[in-house]
Amino acid sequence: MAPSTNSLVSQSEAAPVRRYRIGYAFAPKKEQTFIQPSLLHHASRYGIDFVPISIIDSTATAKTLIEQGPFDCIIHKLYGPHWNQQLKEYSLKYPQTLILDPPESIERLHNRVSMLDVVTAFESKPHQSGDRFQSKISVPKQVLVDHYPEGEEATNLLAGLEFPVIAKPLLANGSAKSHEMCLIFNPKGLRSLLADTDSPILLQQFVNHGGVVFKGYSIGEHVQCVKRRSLPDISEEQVTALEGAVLPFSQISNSANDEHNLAHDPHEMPPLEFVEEVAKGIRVGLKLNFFNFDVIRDSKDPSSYFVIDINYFPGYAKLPNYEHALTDFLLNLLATSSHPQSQNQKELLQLKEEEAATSLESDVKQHRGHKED
Ligand SMILES: Nc1ncnc2c1ncn2[C@@H]1O[C@H](COP(=O)(O)OP(=O)(O)OP(=O)(O)O)[C@@H](O)[C@H]1O
Ligand SMILES: O=P(O)(O)O[C@H]1[C@H](OP(=O)(O)O)[C@@H](OP(=O)(O)O)[C@@H](O)[C@@H](O)[C@@H]1OP(=O)(O)O
Ligand SMILES: [Mg+2]
Ligand SMILES: [Mg+2]
Repeated sequence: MAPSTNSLVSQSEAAPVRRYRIGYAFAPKKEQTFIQPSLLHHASRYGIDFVPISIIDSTATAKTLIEQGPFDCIIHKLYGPHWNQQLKEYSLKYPQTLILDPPESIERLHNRVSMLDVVTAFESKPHQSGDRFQSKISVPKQVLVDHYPEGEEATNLLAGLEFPVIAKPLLANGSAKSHEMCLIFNPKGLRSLLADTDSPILLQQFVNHGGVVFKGYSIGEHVQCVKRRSLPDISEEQVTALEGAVLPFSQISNSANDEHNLAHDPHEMPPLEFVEEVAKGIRVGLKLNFFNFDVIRDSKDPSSYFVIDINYFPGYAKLPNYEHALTDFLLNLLATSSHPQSQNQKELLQLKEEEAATSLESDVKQHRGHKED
């Protein structure tokens, strides 16, 4: 791509650098929450411009993705063959553009079985988190059903699965329906749920976990973990009392306010190194940069953790300082890419480090000043 106008001059009076175009393609709700003025402003200071990509519709006047390019990088959360085709055609014309993330990698997350296979694959490997942190990561027992199994089939299918279970739609494609779940307490409840359904359902063992879920947010190698409210533990008495009940719920753990409300919650966070190790397993295993994963800790065995969900491009704007994490990630990426201009990005990264050091120095001075007052 030809260098654009030199509009960013670093504060350390280094040579002016070129700017980078990051095209983004999101559904309106995502665009509204993610593309905040604070992100645009912060990224812009480091030479990064976020450029909206208009999604081509049936009108002859709409521009194709190629016509809207070129971009240095495209970030996106759109699905479907039409969008994938646009990306394919664009990549043929501009192979240097980084597409984050590739649709084939994202698609693994659209199925609640294949999304967790990556955890099953690294949980048993030696020298992984389990060994280093004396904690074990795995996936709750789960089976896929599309009808109520009878006789021998039930024995084979449901073997080892204990009630209560959570019934989750197999498909996790971002639709409201894909978040609709139910708690089921015995075979009677399961039978009534399956009588009413025609799509495949994942039955996942409910694990008592103290009513909190940990969300590990990944942006490349950067990982942040937060605590959110979850379903409460279920006692044996409740299982008996609730019998054939089917209790529906949806998106109970995605409120940013939970963090504030849980500020005095006694549950310890899992060690960050452990969360980072799990994030790395997912990032490398699925070849994804933008995701979060939900982790719960077994109330009966605090060294045992379960990954229960992985989401593509989650609500990053809920994280404090997401602007910095995003900008650093993109700068690093552009600096290390084979892009001919990447040297400029290295200079920008150096500038960021210098600024951070200066700001730390002034914080320390200010702190001393306060103490001396
Ligand atoms: N196996 C489980 N045991 C106990 N609680 C669970 C289990 N699976 C899910 N939950 C609870 O139900 C919530 C929703 O489940 P899950 O994360 O799979 O759904 P989702 O709709 O994909 O969530 P998100 O909004 O994060 O995409 C979890 O955050 C957790 O509170
Ligand atoms: O909208 P929010 O900011 O809450 O983000 C949620 C995001 O919705 P959006 O992508 O439509 O915005 C969800 O995506 P889909 O599964 O529905 O595709 C999923 O990733 C949730 O886990 C996110 O909540 P979080 O885990 O970050 O709390
Ligand atoms: Mg979840
Ligand atoms: Mg999810």
